[in-house]
Amino acid sequence: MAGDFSRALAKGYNWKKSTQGGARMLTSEYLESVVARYLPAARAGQVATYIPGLAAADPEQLGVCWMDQDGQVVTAGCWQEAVTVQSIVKVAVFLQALADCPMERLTEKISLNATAERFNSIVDLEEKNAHRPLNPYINSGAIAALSLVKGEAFSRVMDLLEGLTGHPGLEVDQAVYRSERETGDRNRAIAYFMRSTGILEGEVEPLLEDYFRLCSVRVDCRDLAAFGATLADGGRNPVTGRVCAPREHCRTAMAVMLSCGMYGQSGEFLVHAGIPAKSGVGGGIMAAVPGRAGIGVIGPALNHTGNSSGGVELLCALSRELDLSIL
Ligand SMILES: NC(=O)CC[C@H](N)C(=O)O
Repeated sequence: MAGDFSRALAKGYNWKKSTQGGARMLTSEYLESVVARYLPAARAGQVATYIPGLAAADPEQLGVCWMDQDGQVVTAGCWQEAVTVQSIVKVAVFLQALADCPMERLTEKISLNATAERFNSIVDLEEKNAHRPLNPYINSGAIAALSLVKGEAFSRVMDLLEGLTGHPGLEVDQAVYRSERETGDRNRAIAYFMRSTGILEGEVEPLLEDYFRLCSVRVDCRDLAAFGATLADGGRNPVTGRVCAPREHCRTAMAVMLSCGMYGQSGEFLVHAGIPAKSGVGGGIMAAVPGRAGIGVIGPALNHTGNSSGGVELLCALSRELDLSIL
């Protein structure tokens, strides 16, 4: 298989001339063939059930959208299906916290290091790092980052997310939101623990409400690809042209994606794909290829680390075959 693809690559089979005269574009035939190859990997995963609202997702789905720096897209599979953004929103929360809070103060509350524990670990908080969450992409770190957002945290992060995705009017999936809220005791425990240690100041419940609602925003592959492409271009959304975040903050957000974006699989993903990415338990993955493109993937069936099983395989293949690794 690898040989076939090197030959295909050599013939330029998976690229075509851009209609707008800019960079070469992928062909949708190539992208469709990659989705078809990794559907069995998707089927081998399991949808998340710890939030009951996620259990109804279709494990057979796999879709992808590639967006280049001119905003041109190539899509394949069921890319139009939406899932809830879940942990991918933590990147937007972190960017907003970076905008609202000086780095020295932010890192007094949250560090920027990987964890070997699960994303909703409590043990790390008690035992390690002077009670500071290890990074902004685990639940404790994201809740702490959200507490550093000034003013109306929910609407400010939503505005930023709409800018990053170039999708005004993003919607909250009310059923998933209610489900998160009703079954969110672990996140409550994490938040109250953080208040007991002074990491969180102020009211816990409204903060959690905002966190649950942000995790429940519906996005499709194109939204995720635009988010990635915006980070990849230093904060400029390639479709709207709007600058949503400073280049420096995008670099910080992507650096943490590289080391912590894929939970316990981050190291392996760095070796095999070599691009910053962030996953969510809804089955989405948002990836950025600095200076080149954004990639949005959706596949609700997850592997044992909580990442989209088909999505991880598909991204590793794209990186290998298109030479996307930044290393
Ligand atoms: N890994 C995830 O996507 C976690 C987000 C989810 N809403 C939670 O808090 O548990």
